Amino acid sequence: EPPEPPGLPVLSPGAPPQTPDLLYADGLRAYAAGAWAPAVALLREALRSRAALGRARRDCGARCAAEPGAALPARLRDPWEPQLLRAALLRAECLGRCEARALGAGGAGRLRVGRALRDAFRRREPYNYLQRAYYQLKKLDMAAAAAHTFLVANPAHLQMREDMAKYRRMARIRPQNFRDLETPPYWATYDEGLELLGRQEAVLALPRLEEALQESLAYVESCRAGCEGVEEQQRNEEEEAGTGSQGGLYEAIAEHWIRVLQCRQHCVEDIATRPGRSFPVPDFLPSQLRWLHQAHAQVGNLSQALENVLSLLLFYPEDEAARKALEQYQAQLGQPLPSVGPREDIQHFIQRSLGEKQQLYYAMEHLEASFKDPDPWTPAAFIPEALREQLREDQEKRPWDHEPPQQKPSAHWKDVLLLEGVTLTQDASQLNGSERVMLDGLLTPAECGELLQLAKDATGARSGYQGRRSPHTPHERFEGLTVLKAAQLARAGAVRPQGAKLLLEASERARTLTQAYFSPERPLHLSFTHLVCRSAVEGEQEQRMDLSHAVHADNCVLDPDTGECWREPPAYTYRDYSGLLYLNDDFQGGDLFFTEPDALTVTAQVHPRCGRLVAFSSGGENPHGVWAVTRGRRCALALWHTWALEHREQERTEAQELLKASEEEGEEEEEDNGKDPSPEPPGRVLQGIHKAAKPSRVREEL
Ligand SMILES: O=C(O)CCC(=O)C(=O)O
Ligand SMILES: [Fe+2]
Repeated sequence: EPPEPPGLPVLSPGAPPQTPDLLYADGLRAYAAGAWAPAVALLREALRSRAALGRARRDCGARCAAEPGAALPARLRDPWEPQLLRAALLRAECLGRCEARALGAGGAGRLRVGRALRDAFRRREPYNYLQRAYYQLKKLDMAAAAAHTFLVANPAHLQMREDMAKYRRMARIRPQNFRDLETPPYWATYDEGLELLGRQEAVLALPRLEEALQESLAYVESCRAGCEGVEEQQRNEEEEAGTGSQGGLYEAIAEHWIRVLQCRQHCVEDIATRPGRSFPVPDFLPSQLRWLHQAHAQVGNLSQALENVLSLLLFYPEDEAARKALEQYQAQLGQPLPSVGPREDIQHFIQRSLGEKQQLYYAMEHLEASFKDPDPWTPAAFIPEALREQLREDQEKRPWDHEPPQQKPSAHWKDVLLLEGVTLTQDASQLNGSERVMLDGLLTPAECGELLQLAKDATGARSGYQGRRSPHTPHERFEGLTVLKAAQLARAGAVRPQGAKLLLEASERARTLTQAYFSPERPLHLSFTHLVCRSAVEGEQEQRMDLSHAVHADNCVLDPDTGECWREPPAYTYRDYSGLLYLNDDFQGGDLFFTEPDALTVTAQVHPRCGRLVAFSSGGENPHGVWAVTRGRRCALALWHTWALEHREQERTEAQELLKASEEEGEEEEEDNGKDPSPEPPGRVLQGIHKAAKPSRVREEL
C-alpha cells in the first residue's frame, strides 16, 4: 500500500463539519497518492459537510423567517425602509446564532463553499473519484452506485459509460446497486406516475403523481428557505470580483432583500431541472396539476378532478381545456360543492409567489433592480405597464421555446431521456434548420470499435467484399455493408457475430430516438441500414476541390437553381427521416454540412465522432453533403426511416433469423470457453496500464 499523504486531518465523528473545500482538496490529494481508503473517507466527508451546510442554512432560514418581528413588509411602499431594516437585522442576527449552533463557531461563514467547488459538486465530480477509489477497495456495490450517480449528471461522459457497461456485466453487482445517491426522490415518483398514466393505469398513477407534487412543493419550500443565506455567498463573490454595492445602509438592505426574493422566485425552476440537464421541465407545477386532473377524471374522482382543475385555473385562468372541464363538472354536479376549491398548497404557493413578484416589479420600477420572471403564468395585469414590452421581448428568448413541447405524459422527451447516457447536444435552432437534431452518447467507444472492426473484417480478403472507388469521387474508396450481408458474413465466419448483432442493435437505438424525437405519435420504420466507410486514396489528395458526397436531399431531386426539390424517382421518395450514426473521428476532413436550397450556402456543420447521431427530415428542407475525406477512413451508420410500413427493411428480419440460428448452433461451444471472473478495473488512469498489457481485452469482453 502506498504511504499516507502528509497533512491529512483526523476525522472525528460528531464534531462540527470542516470546510468542504479543504476536505475535497485533501480527498483529491489522497486519491492522487493512491490512498484509497482515506480518499473515500475525505470525499464522503466533503459531501457530508456540504450537505450539512445546506441543511443548516435551510432550517435556520425557515426558523428565522418565523421569528417575531422578522416579518418583512408586505409591500415595498413608502415608508418601507425602517421596517425592512429592522426585520432584516433581526433575521441576520437570528441566522448567525442558529447557524453557529448547528455548525459550530463561525457557522456558515466559516464553511462557505467557493464558486469553483460549488460547480464541481453540481457536476457531481466527487462521485467520479469515489467510484474509482471504491473500485480499488473492492467495494463494488458502492462503486456502482457512485458511477451511476455521476453518470446521471454527466450522461455524455464516455469513459464513465464504458465503466458502467463493465459494472453491468459483473455478476456480483445487482441491479439495485445502481442507485442514484443524490437525485431528489420526487423525480423517480414523477417519472413512474407519468409512465403509468401513459399506459392508461390512472389508478396506479394517482398516488405517485400526488406524491410527486407534494414532494416537489416541499423541495420548493426548502429551496426558498435556503435563499436567506444567498447574500452572504454573493457578497463574498462580489468582494472577490470587486463589484460590491457603494450605497448606504438602506440600499444595502433593500438590495439584500431583492436578492432573497429573486432567489426564491427561481426555486421552481431549480427543482424542475433534472440533474444533467441544463433547462427545467417547462411549467413544472401547472403540468403536474394537468396530469393529476386527467388521472382523477379518468378514475371518476369528480371532486378531486375539480379541485385540480380549479388549481390549474389559478395559474392560467383562461386555459381552455380547464374551463371546458370545469363547465362540465358544474353541469354534472349541479352547483359546485361549497367544500371544493383549489388545492390549499397551490393556493398558498401562488399567493405568496405573486406577493413577491409584486415587490420585485416595484423594485424594478423604482429601485433599478433587475428581475427576470421565470414563470410564464404571471398575469399581465401584474406587471407595471412600463415594463411589459421589455419583458415580452425577454420572454421570447426563453431557451426551452426551441425545445420540442413536453405536453403529453408519454411525450418524446421522456423517451429520449430513458436511453441511458444519451444527450441532446444541438437542436434544430442550433443547427439553423427546422427538423434537425444532434444527439451524443449513443455508442460507447467499445461499441464503435466493434462496428469499425465489422466494417474492416467485411472488406477483408476472406469476405470477398472489396472496397471500390466511391461513386461520389475518384479520390476516395467507398465500402458499404447492409445488415443482411453482415449476418451472412457472420454466418460464414468472416466477421464477428457480435459485430453483426450490434449493427442491428445500434440502428434500432437510432431509430427509437429518431422516432421519439420527431414522430412520437406515429411509428417510424427503418427502410435501409448501411454501414458506410469512406477512405482517402493515398497520394491523390493535393488540392482536391470535390466533395466526398455532393450536396443532395435524401427523398427528392434537388434543383439548386430554383431551390425546388422534386419528390419523384429516382429519389427514394418514401424516406421520411435520415440518420447518421458516426463511429470515429480519426480521419481528416469529412464533416457533414447542411446548406440552403441553393446547395451553396452552408448553414450548419457537424463533426463526426463516436456515438454521435445526426437526424433530420429527408426532404428539401435539409440539403446536405460531406466534405472531402483527405486522410484516413470515415465510418458511419447511414439510416433511413419511413412511415410507410410497406417500405420497411425486409432484410432486417432475415438478418435477425440468420444470427439467431448461428447463435443457437454456437451455444454448446461457448459453455466451456469460461469467462474471466475479474474484469479489468474501470478508470482512465488504470485502463491505460491494462490496455498496454492486454490490447484486445475490451473487444473480447463484449
Ligand atoms: O455520411 C454522411 O455524413 C452523409 C451521407 C449522406 O448524406 C447520404 O448517404 O445520403
Ligand atoms: Fe444524404
